[in-house]
Amino acid sequence: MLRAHTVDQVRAAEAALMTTLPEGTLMQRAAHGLAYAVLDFLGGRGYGRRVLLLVGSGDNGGDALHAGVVLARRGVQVEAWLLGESTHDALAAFRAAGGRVGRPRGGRDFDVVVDGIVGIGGRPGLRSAAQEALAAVADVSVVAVDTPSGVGVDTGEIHGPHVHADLTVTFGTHKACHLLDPAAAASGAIHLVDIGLTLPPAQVEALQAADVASLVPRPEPDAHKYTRGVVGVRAGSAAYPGAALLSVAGASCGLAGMVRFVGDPTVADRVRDHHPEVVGAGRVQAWVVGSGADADAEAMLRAALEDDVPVVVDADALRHVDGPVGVPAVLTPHAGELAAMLDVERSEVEAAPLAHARSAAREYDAVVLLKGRRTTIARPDGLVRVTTTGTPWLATAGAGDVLGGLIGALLAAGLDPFDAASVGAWLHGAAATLASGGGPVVASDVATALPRVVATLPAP
Ligand SMILES: NC(=O)C1=CN([C@@H]2O[C@H](COP(=O)(O)OP(=O)(O)OC[C@H]3O[C@@H](n4cnc5c(N)ncnc54)[C@H](O)[C@@H]3O)[C@@H](O)[C@H]2O)[C@@H](O)CC1
Ligand SMILES: [K+]
Repeated sequence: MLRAHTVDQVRAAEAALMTTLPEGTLMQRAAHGLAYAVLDFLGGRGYGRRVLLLVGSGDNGGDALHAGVVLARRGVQVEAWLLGESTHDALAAFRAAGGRVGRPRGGRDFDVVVDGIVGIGGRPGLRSAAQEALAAVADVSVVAVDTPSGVGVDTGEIHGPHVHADLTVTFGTHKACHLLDPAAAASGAIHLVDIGLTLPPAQVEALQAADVASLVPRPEPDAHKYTRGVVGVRAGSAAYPGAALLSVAGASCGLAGMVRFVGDPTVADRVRDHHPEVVGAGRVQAWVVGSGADADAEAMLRAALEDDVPVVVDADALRHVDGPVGVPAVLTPHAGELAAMLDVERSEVEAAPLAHARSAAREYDAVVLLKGRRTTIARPDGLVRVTTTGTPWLATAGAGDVLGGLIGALLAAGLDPFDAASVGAWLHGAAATLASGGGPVVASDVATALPRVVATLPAP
């Protein structure tokens, strides 16, 4: 599991560890990790390379200067542009190692800029000196120290100017800004340096392949179709029959023992033509409701809720949820649908996906899966999982219908709503990447690739 901790959690863990170590040890660990990550970024060769450090007045700038010492000793020409008061202990060592301090001479081209402006102590936004410095090196690759300066570290939100990093080297643990958009998009690749912190449970996490492998339902040796769970799909309409086919395609990934379809008779005929293994009405362990349901969405949702089993509520059915759902549930809105549910603007949801997913999970007493580049899954108690699999090619019609069906299959197989939603989103993203192979995909390709993704998970 990849975990992101809050600034307060990191500071407490750092304070506890520092009492057991000689002064400066933690910063040296951070700075060495940073220096070697910068060398890697430079292709492993230091000699003759030029690096500019942007140095703020806090410890983030201190990390940059200490790393500058290590880089200078490896033959890198390092310059430091001080953006605040320069009270850093590291300055003398930096100069002694050959580092140059001052505003860089015009026209100097650097191989890398190291953003040591602010880290976990920074307020969102950048002061004018930092903005001016960044504008002077606008075309140079950036390695951010701990966080891209200017972003909301715990919120993942962006309010004003900030650094766009190619690589962020962070210390001790991830922070929410590395995982959650829009800040994650400004973080680039993330490299975590272990500095030995002992940390409490995290409130933001991201499943990794090994976690998915241990959560994904696998048949017992003596399994039969009913013990593996039956998932029911109520979706589609005369106007949108394809949504039913795709929802069923997701549900038919093989992770549940059986799939039932209940809906418009002409749509049901087409479902059976495409998926001969699908059967009609009967008992289920979970329902998937809403994709392409159009005017039938409300009736479909009411009928599903009568069975008192877990439910995935998608698309048109989301408009008919007006309070706590009353059964274990996964709601799967995109930003526009979530905005309508919370009575806010879509742009507000996109600017703060973490806050809005959490607030909807509380309000509806359900797991809320907010679709996006970094699909964000919130539990009513505030725990969040972010999805790091996927490809931009997954932004394609019907992909959400497949996801809803897949999550329904996982619910029917016995996963709780939070695990079902987060495992489903991970598998869906991985299937899209596999099906894409770097090129375009359509939603049915994603469904087809799901069993291959499950087959290639690491051994649990
Ligand atoms: N806490 C930890 O566990 C560790 C922290 N380390 C480093 O220390 C950093 C935190 O250091 P600090 O607490 O000194 O805080 P920072 O260096 O992140 O930032 C605080 C300083 O920046 C100024 N500032 C705040 N917002 C600003 C803005 N928007 N624009 C310009 N200046 C702004 C403040 O006046 C203050 O001087 C971490 O991000 C990391 O780089 C590491 O050395 C190792 C361990
Ligand atoms: K930074």
